[in-house]
Amino acid sequence: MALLNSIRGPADVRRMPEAELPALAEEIRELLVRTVSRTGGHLGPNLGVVELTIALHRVFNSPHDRILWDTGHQAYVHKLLTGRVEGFERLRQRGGLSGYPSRAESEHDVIENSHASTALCYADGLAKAYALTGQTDRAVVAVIGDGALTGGMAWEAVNNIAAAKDRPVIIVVNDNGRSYAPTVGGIADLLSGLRTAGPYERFLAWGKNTVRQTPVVGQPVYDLVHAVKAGLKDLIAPQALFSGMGLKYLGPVDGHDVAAVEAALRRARGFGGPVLVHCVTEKGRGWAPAETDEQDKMHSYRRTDPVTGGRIPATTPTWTEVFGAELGALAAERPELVAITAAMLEPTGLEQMQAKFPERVFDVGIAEQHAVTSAAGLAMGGVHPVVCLYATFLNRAFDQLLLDVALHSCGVTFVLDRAGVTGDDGPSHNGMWDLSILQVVPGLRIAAPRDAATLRRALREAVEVTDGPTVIRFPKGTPSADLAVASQVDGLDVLVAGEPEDVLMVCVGALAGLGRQVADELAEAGLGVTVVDPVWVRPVNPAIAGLARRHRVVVTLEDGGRAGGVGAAIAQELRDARVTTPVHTMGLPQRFLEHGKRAEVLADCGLTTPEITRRIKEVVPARRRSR
Ligand SMILES: Cc1ncc(C[n+]2csc(CCOP(=O)(O)OP(=O)(O)O)c2C)c(N)n1
Ligand SMILES: CC(=O)[C@@H](O)[C@H](O)COP(=O)(O)O
Ligand SMILES: [Mg+2]
Repeated sequence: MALLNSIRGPADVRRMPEAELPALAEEIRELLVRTVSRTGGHLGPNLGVVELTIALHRVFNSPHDRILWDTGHQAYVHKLLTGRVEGFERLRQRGGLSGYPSRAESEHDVIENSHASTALCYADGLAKAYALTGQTDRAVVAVIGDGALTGGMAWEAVNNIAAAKDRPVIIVVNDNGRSYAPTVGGIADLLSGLRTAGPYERFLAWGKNTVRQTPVVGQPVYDLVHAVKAGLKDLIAPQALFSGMGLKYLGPVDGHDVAAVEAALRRARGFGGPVLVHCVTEKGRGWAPAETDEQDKMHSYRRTDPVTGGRIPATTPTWTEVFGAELGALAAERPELVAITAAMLEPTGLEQMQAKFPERVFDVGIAEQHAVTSAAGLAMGGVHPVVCLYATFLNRAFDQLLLDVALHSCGVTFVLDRAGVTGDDGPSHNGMWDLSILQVVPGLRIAAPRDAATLRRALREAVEVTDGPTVIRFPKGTPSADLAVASQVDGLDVLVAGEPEDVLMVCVGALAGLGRQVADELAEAGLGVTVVDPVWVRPVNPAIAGLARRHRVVVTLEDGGRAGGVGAAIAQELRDARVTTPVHTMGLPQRFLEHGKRAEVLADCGLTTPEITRRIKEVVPARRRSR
């Protein structure tokens, strides 16, 4: 790794002789495969941008020039070229490098938010600021994937960037034709048309010049070739979409040819206005197991069977797999069910339904806002949509849920995977806001299953609801074994009946298992703990008030933000019911949580058996004196 180790920053990349760049790329790929196969992370996306990133840092002078990465999962090479070779081995580890750009790590990093389709908006803002403050010598470059380009925010930005002819913004489209799966929709077709037009255009240019110079027959043949080109204008019309808006289009460029990318970027830089450089790359490039991975080109690294090269199935079904299997069964029973994904069909468990009923599964691209409002349209049309998102990405479509789905009392079911702490992908990927923001949506019901059995049950109950939105949320990973139910009280599952009735623990979702463990610990200390799980956490089950009256303290436990969460809603309900039993809510703090393993982050937030036990002991009021 001699070349890579010689790089302390972009200046060293710019000084490196062109002849050494292929070897540098080789060293980078070797380090990516060796590291990410141990730490996990986005191997395919980063293998695909090695040459592109080298070229970017040879043409632009970061951090004076700003290089923005959309989504940021493909910024490992950027990190290696900006002085972070040392420490790279602790990628995505707690206290180590983030898997996304991080301003705390480097002045070369700008966007920490891992939500897609934002980079062009930042670029528009930065360019305006530089124009207003006279920093017009600073280039603004935004790298956006073809998948992220299907997000609405990207086009809101293009609309503004293209309008300012004298305000340079360089948009670099990293077009590998895929999000996880092949990118869908008209934008994918547009880019594909441009990819095709490139060689065709070059051939025509060669043909025109060569033919025209041929004596006698040259001109008539040239006229014929020209007519052919004019007749095939639809092959080059895609460029018109950009140029028609005032956005200069350069490309398509081979994104693995450093010299070609450099040349295009220098042209773009010299243009002095809004320009789009269309780079064609290959996701997973340079490592056969990723290149041949038909599922997602190792978007996220996973171990593969050394013999078959295929993925190694999990021994215990994950939350996602439990959901996918149940939805597949439900879809066979209920023809009115349809499913919507925002470019994450496999990650949200829709393969089974896709395989059985492909016409009833819609991949809308990375377009959560469209996904939600189109679901309202689907519901109004008489079908029952199941919108499958990662919990954190629902944030982006809150208005659509509130005023397109709930306002119209549409029967739409939202399945939020990766709810609660996800950990590895850092602050913007934790699904820790849904339980709070959804509390304000009139008519909306929320279920937080604690295990596979309650997930199946809640899903079946949710798709029965046709007069408003239902939400089912579950965490990353694998559910515990199904928890036994001691009894039921008006729809409340009583997991442990406390004797005496000292503490009432209302557990939300997967943390019910933790509640059981805490009850055992407190029993050792002579405290009787009743553990209940409502499964449907909104609206608040009124039976909680009755139980609360009989206990000395109520403790709520949720894998979501404490602020405005389920615990806060329960406390409000008890106040309204004039229940005086004190309530202590336990959940995630109101701060952004740094990356680490899920268990590590939960422990940092005090959500462990010992810590919860300790805190409850502190808040249990003394026993009332018997009269
Ligand atoms: C708003 C949002 N929705 C979904 C995701 C999940 N996600 C992360 S990367 C990715 C695919 C990105 O595709 P592309 O932009 O083409 O980048 P590539 O991985 O191909 O380099 C998706 C859907 C996200 N990060 N943000
Ligand atoms: C950037 C990206 O792809 C994220 O959506 C994230 O990587 C998902 O990670 P998991 O699917 O492993 O939770
Ligand atoms: Mg892509």
